[in-house]
Amino acid sequence: MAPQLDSFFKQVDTLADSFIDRLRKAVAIPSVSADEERRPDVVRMGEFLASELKALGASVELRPLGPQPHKEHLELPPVVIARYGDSPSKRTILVYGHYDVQPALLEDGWATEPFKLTVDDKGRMYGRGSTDDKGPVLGWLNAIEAHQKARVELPVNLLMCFEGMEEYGSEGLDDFIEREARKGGFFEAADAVCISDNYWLGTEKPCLTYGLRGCNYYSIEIRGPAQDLHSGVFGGTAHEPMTDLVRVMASLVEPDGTILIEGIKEMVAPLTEQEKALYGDIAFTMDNLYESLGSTTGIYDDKEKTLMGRWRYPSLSLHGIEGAFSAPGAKTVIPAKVTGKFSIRTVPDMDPKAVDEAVFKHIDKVFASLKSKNTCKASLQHAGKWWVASPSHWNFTAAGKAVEHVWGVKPDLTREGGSIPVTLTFEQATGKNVLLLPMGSSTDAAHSVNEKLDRKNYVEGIKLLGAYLHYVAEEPMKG
Ligand SMILES: C[C@H](N)C(=O)N[C@@H](Cc1c[nH]cn1)C(=O)O
Ligand SMILES: [Zn+2]
Ligand SMILES: [Zn+2]
Repeated sequence: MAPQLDSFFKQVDTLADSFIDRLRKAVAIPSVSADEERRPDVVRMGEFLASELKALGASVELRPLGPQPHKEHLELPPVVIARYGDSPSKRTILVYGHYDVQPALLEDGWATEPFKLTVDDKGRMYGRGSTDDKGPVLGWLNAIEAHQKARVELPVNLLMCFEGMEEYGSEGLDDFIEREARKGGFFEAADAVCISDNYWLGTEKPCLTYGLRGCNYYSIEIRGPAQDLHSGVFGGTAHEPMTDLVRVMASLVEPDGTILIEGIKEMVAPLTEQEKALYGDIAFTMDNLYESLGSTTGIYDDKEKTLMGRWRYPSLSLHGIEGAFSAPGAKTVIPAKVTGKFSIRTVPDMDPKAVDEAVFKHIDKVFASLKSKNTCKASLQHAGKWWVASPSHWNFTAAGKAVEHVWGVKPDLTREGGSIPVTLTFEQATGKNVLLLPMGSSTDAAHSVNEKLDRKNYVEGIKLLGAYLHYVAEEPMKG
């Protein structure tokens, strides 16, 4: 395998600039799934991927998912599914990624245009989607191209599934995966699944990830007057939706992160001595946290508690208020209707439905205690369950060998604080092992301003994805 991998690696280095160009084209498409106006761009991004895959000789389909739930006037973007290689003597690996991105505006505080890939003198490639998840998705395409140009045969059959709604709760995808994993479906032949859509814990050490938190995302709508009001004329005469909302939102969580909703704490699996012992060995320091925070405002002073806070305990984050005055200046308005957004990252053994019940009961109780004449309606926007797998499977063994080959170190086994809702669906529907194999580092600022992917992580990451396919082809089949 070594000479083949060497030729492949050499081609990746030779083609690195053209791979960066491919990422530049992808970042230039503002495929923001949460923004209705951007839906044509999300579709265009799916079409871009499909045409790149076709040019590489893959057989590709754009599968429609139908109208978007609760927004029936909008079509969901298509799932791009592709097959590269169909040899019965080879193992089949199913890879998943997403081609949609989080919203991004220059005025949010970006130092460069968010949808223009900008590479600085340290090789940091800034742009929305660079690390989440366009870089890793293109990593698979680049690995195919470098194999072709190096005249090295891909040692596995590759099935690809790239969706355009991950950042909006993967609407419509669960049913699609369940259908296609059945007999005769597109995913039936998969022997294992690999997802590259999370991040290293720090900036130096690669990792393999075997767990994710889930995410229940809620909104609280409070309305009263028929339209926005002058606060001088009406302040002191009417119940104000914003005043109610900040009280309700503040009742959800303490400044130290403690969730104040009754019953949530009791749903969390107790920490065992065996699990506790795992955290000490993980290559992570408080400085890693401070570097990625860009500040020293961590809740805990020690590494173990910080890792547990990210991986194995739930968290509740307040995200924003739609309808509130947020522009610069001093507008003296009373907003008539405001919608607060928050989410809860869930962990074993939390049942998403039981979390909903506890949340709605809490909000009703707190709102009632305000004795406001406004109306309050809380709803779930989307939910995805947590996932924890066994990292002792051959899929992980192969990935570990590939990491050692490319990066020269044994990877850490980590869990992830973020969520990829379909991971559990892939595991349950295919009955196969799922591995998370991250490309980007902890300082990439996914979802934030100035998202980036380092050139080194991209180029070595492409080598890693290719090397993984070689090692996975060689692992003895044990399950
Ligand atoms: C980890 C992954 N790259 C990611 O960013 N996932 C999102 C998924 C999500 C859930 N609700 C909305 N988006 C995340 O963890 O926020
Ligand atoms: Zn994301
Ligand atoms: Zn992602």
